[in-house]
Amino acid sequence: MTVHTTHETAAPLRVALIGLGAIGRVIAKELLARQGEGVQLLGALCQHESEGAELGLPVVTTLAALLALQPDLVVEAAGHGAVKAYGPEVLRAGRDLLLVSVGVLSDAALLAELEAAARASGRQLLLPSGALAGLDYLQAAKLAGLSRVCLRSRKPPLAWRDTPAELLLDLAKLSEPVVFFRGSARDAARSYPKNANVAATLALCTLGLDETLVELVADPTISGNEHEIEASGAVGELHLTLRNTASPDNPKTSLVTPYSVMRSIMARRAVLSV
Ligand SMILES: NC(=O)C1=CN([C@@H]2O[C@H](COP(=O)(O)OP(=O)(O)OC[C@H]3O[C@@H](n4cnc5c(N)ncnc54)[C@H](O)[C@@H]3O)[C@@H](O)[C@H]2O)C=CC1
Ligand SMILES: O=C([O-])CC(=O)C(=O)O
Repeated sequence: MTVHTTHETAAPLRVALIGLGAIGRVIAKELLARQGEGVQLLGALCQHESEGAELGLPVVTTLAALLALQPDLVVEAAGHGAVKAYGPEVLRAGRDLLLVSVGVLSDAALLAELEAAARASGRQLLLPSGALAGLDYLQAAKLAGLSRVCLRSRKPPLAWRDTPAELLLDLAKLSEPVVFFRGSARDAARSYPKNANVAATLALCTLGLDETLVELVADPTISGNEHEIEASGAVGELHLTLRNTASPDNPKTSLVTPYSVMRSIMARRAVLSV
């Protein structure tokens, strides 16, 4: 639980966004509706200046211009390429960085570079729960010792378009669920950069990218995105099933994702935060 009562005397958290797609637009609208509640949205970095027009939001097309807005926190919601292009520089410039495209951390060299940049500038690399839940319990359970962590992600065939799943399955002709990937969280996140960021988030909170097991399923019987987590260890077992509504703007993305980012942002100024 985060109680979003802010410290009235604290300066508002100055936030800048990278990306105004399905996730970024919801975050922008939520932040604009909450100006004065301890947060201030300064602008967004997009590929085209016209992208923020209907939001009335300043849009810039270079990282230098975004950093010139003097954000405390930069929120990435643009994809793996954008993290590679901008992530280390954001941290080196002394800003906190919240990543939605967590799966890019399957690249060990990039993760090391981001951690080194955060350490050198004394800033934080933040990961939201995204489309998942239960990470608080799992991180606590990890302290006592976890032995097994698995994620099964099911999405309708439409959500697996333009991914390597198309080489394995005839997505248009599926009549029943098919598991088309079984492997490590690292391989899932690397091979499915727009679908399996949750695998990396779960892995980084638990057994790591190589020991956390993942199954990906194309399921013509569902309309949303479902994630099942099974974990066991010294403190007990967790069996969790999420039936997420898909974003109306991107069938690969669960609608809860931008709201999980909002929770993370608001928690940075909350008086009472859990
Ligand atoms: N952590 C999680 O649970 C989840 C993470 N994701 C990640 O979030 C990313 C964004 O998801 P959506 O908003 O649904 O995708 P989207 O495709 O709707 O939007 C991405 C936006 O980023 C923009 N963009 C791409 N490269 C850029 C760059 N270099 N600079 C500025 N803008 C750039 C695109 O033009 C597009 O508007 C996904 O690619 C995925 O990696 C998605 C769902 C859940
Ligand atoms: O939104 C979801 O359900 C999961 C997702 O796309 C991802 O982790 O990349």
